[in-house]
Amino acid sequence: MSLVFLNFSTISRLKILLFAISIALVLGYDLIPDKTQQVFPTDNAVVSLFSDKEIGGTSSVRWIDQAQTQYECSIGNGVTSYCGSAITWWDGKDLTLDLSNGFDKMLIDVTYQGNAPTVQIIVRSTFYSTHGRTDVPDKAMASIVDTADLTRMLELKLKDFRVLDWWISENKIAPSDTHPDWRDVITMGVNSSKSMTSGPEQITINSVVFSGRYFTKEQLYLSLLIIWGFIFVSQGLWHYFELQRRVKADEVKLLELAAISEQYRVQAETDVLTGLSNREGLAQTLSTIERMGELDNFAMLILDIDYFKQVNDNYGHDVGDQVLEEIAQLIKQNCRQTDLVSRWGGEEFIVLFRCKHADDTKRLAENIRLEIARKRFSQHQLTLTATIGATKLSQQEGFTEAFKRADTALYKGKQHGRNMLVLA
Ligand SMILES: Nc1nc2c(ncn2[C@@H]2O[C@H](COP(=O)(O)OP(=O)(O)OP(=O)(O)O)[C@@H](O)[C@H]2O)c(=O)[nH]1
Repeated sequence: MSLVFLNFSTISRLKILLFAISIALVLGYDLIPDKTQQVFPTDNAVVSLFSDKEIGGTSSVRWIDQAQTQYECSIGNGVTSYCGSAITWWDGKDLTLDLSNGFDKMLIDVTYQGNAPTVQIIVRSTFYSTHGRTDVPDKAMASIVDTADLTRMLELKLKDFRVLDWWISENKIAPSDTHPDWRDVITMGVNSSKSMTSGPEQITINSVVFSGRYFTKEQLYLSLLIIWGFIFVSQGLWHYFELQRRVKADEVKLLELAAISEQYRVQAETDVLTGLSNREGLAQTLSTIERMGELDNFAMLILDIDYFKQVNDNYGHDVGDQVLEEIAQLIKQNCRQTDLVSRWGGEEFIVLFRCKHADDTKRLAENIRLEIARKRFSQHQLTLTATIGATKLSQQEGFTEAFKRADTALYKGKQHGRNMLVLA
């Protein structure tokens, strides 16, 4: 198993690692510890007390033990009497806290002694009006808590906080601005009011902590979707361009191979000494002509140099080779581009040429024979002659039979003194 793993490419290994991390994050999301923001007690948190006395009411509030953050609240007789505490903080750079990025709980440790069934936990945040208003005090949001629950650490959900009705009505807030806003939280505290209590109450604030997820499940799924989408798309693109690159490289290789193959084909069909087609080259051309049914338009001649052995014997093989090359060139010069001049072997040549009438065969063959007899070959100015057997080809007869007839004609020419054309 580990051996297979080691053989994987680095990218595959990274993908497996990322896949494992993705699965772990999805399955273990609930096990990821919460992020927390302690607001009290901290070095910079300040708790202040307030009551309606400041606006002429009869409620009173006083510290019992400020070091323990314990205070007493006595609600007056007014209809809207209130008193309570407010914690403000300074984290070194801000007086406000942004709790909108994943915080969803407030953990409070507050103890209560008194007769009220409930108290309010109040939070104030900067009011950002969607209507451009700047005359409104900070937004007041609250959650009501049973005093019976204030014996232990209590968890309040931020989504249970509501914007207070008196803040909405007093400030004539438009409905679109009446939702809780956790972006710039300035203060929080415990509030007692006439509607909730009777008699003095003792409240001790031990700690206040906000907690939440580093990222929501939706954020996690979206991020994983984007990451894996990016991986698949970039991999797809990479494969696409890699395939294109390989196809191009293969095309170049194919062209190279085709060129090499063509080179070998030409080599295989060419006589090394004279550069003419050899037997193989002639056979290929013939099979094409026969396949196309064009044999009727051709004639052939077999040309054999007379007494060539004597050239070799008297002047050496090299001079013999030179003579063969010169005769090959001479035959070519006396043929058209469309004719095929080939060396059949030794000092024997075959010419395939386009020709409709037997007279043309005679004219061309005789011309070649006369040219050879006229010319002088090699540095020794040798005189040579050739005997030719020639015949018209026909599709019906085929090449092999025509060849036999031309060869027989050539043989006759040799028998009757050489240096002559014999038509078959
Ligand atoms: N220099 C050279 N000689 C070759 C080559 N191929 C064949 N020959 C020679 O060509 C000669 C052919 O001789 P023969 O078949 O007896 O024919 P010939 O001497 O031309 O006599 P006839 O054809 O009867 O007129 C031989 O001596 C071969 O060695 C070649 O590539 N180069």
